[in-house]
Amino acid sequence: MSAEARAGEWSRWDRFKAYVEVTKPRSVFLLVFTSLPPMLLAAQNYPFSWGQGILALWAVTLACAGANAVSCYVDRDLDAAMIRTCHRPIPSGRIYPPEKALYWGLLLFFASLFLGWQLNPVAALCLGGGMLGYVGVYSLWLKRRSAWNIILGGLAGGLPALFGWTAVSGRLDLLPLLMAALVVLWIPNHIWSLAIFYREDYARVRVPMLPVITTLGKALHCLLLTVVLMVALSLYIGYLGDWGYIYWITALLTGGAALGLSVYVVLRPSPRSAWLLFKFSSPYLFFIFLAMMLDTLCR
Ligand code: HEM
Ligand SMILES: CC(C)=CCC/C(C)=C/CC/C(C)=C/COP(=O)(O)OP(=O)(O)O
Repeated sequence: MSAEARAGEWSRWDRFKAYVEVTKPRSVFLLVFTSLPPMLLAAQNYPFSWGQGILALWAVTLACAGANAVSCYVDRDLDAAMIRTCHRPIPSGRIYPPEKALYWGLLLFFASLFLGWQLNPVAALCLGGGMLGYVGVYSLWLKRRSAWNIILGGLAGGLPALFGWTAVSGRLDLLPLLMAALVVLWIPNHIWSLAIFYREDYARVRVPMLPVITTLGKALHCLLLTVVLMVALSLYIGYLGDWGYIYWITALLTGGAALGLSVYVVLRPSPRSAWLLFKFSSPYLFFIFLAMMLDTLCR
């Protein structure tokens, strides 16, 4: 049954939930969480008020939610065709016509830009760059064309972390840039592990994720390389940021687990081991940034 035909069968509560679901809330949570440690770190070096912090949190939340909703509109044809995404709000008809998701996303995004501008121009630029990078560079330009889509398109993923710092400081500095780079280096293992699990799904809709267009072995070696670089950068950030025991113990334990799991997937490649690596990827990033936050608060 078409999305149009099903549009009438959803309750008001279903539709409300759909407008939340279309923002991909789980990813928004982690994206926003990566902005917290840089924000708290900047607050120790620049004038900061809790009102500013709350404004910044709202701004980055609305920006990521808006970008995700616009991306769901852009990818509505892919989402309808992929097994993994066919039950999402637009293909399922819970948001109909699809343009409502576009307008919803743009509303959230421009609201975030207004809030970001109240903080400072650099912070607003980070939010604008995030939408441009994710929706423009990734969803519209590279996702369907290049196996390196998540490398260039993934830069947007580091912008919430950079926003956290600039929202307070109004400027760019090396440490927050490296914290943002850690998120960007985390993305390949996050998505390529998932793309291995859903390889046929991506192949059927002709999205050239690296594990789809090259051999599994080559994709896994590229994945392992990015994990080695990610763990190395996490250790350098520990040195440069002069973080304490909380960070170092967390970085070594989670980094060791990430490396071990990645080597395991390379040695024993299977949909199950790839899925395990994907499901581990978000907790890895969460605990690394949580350790940064706790260390900062303990200073
Ligand atoms: C170009 C960059 C990225 C791509 C292509 C990507 C892709 C994906 C995909 C395909 C999923 C599965 C969604 C589903 O099936 O419902 C996912 C889940 C997720 N993504 Fe990403 N992602 C990217 C960047 C990020 C970033 C930067 C973050 C946060 C810092 C993030 C956080 C999450 C979270 C928390 C989930 C849910 C994980 C779970 O269910 O265990 N993603 N991502
Ligand atoms: C500051 C700012 C606005 C930054 C933007 C950060 C951002 C929203 C990054 C993308 C995160 C994400 C969940 C991508 C999904 O990729 P996908 O669309 O390929 O996933 P799908 O196949 O599940 O739809």
